[in-house]
Amino acid sequence: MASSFLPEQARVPPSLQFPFPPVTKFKIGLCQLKVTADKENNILHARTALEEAAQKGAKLVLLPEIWNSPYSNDSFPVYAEEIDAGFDASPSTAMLSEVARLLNITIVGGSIPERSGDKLYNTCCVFGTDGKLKAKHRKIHLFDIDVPGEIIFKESKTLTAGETPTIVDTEVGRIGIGICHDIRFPELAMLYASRGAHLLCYPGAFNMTTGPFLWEVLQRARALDNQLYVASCSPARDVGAGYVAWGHSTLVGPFGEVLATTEHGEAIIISDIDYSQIELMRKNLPLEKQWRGDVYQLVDVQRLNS
Ligand SMILES: O=C(O)CCC(=O)C(=O)O
Repeated sequence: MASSFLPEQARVPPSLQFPFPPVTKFKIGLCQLKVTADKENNILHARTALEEAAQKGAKLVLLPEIWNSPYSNDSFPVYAEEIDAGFDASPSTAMLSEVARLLNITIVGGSIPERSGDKLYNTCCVFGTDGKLKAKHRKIHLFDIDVPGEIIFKESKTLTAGETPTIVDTEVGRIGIGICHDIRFPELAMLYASRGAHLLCYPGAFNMTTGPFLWEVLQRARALDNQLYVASCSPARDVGAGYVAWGHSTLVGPFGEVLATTEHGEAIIISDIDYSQIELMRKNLPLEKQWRGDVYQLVDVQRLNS
């Protein structure tokens, strides 16, 4: 029996809910794109990829982390867009909105540098089939790394961390959003699972140091821990870039199995999602019932404060 030291609404058992989504079987598209210094070209290129994915049957399409700008602290302020100021101030999100509406697809729009007042964020926008912005996720865990001789990168030099977990109901299920380094923090994924997520989407640009060891295993772990689908989307690798992305965009199922993946070049992955596999997994192995809330608990701070 769960102890009562936390208010009921703040306790987070795993995989508590399974809300019935409007669609349970559909195709997802993961667009692993080459990113250049030419923003206009990046936007056009992403548009073409979204169109190709939709044409191949994808109802949900995911873009990479920072797809309209080089991934660098020098570039973030230059390429940043004021998303809240409307589409005139944000050509990247204007394109996403238009394409979502015209092609009748849901878009998890990777991420772009966002300017808000005097702050910059690494931000993912989710657009529904009506072209409306359904959610905006600002990367919560900034990526600061210093491995001597291998990689030094400090997002915190220019970016501000987001403060809010983002879970969104779409026509293709309830989706929890994280950006790249957010995937390392299992509590965020558990929180989404406890709020009924079917799928976690992580636009991400892992690198040549941590990518080979961790990118896939982190996705499989988040899927296994929470018995749900996990999708990731990376930029294609550019060995001449200041930050070299690992690539390997991937879809993982609720058994922790890799359903689709790719190497490091440009690619559009189309793969099937079937949410009945989540129900099956949870029926076969009911972690929710085995969970020991009397021994450990995770607090949903938003619920606690609401
Ligand atoms: O966590 C890692 O190892 C990589 C994270 C990353 O590349 C990012 O957050 O952009």
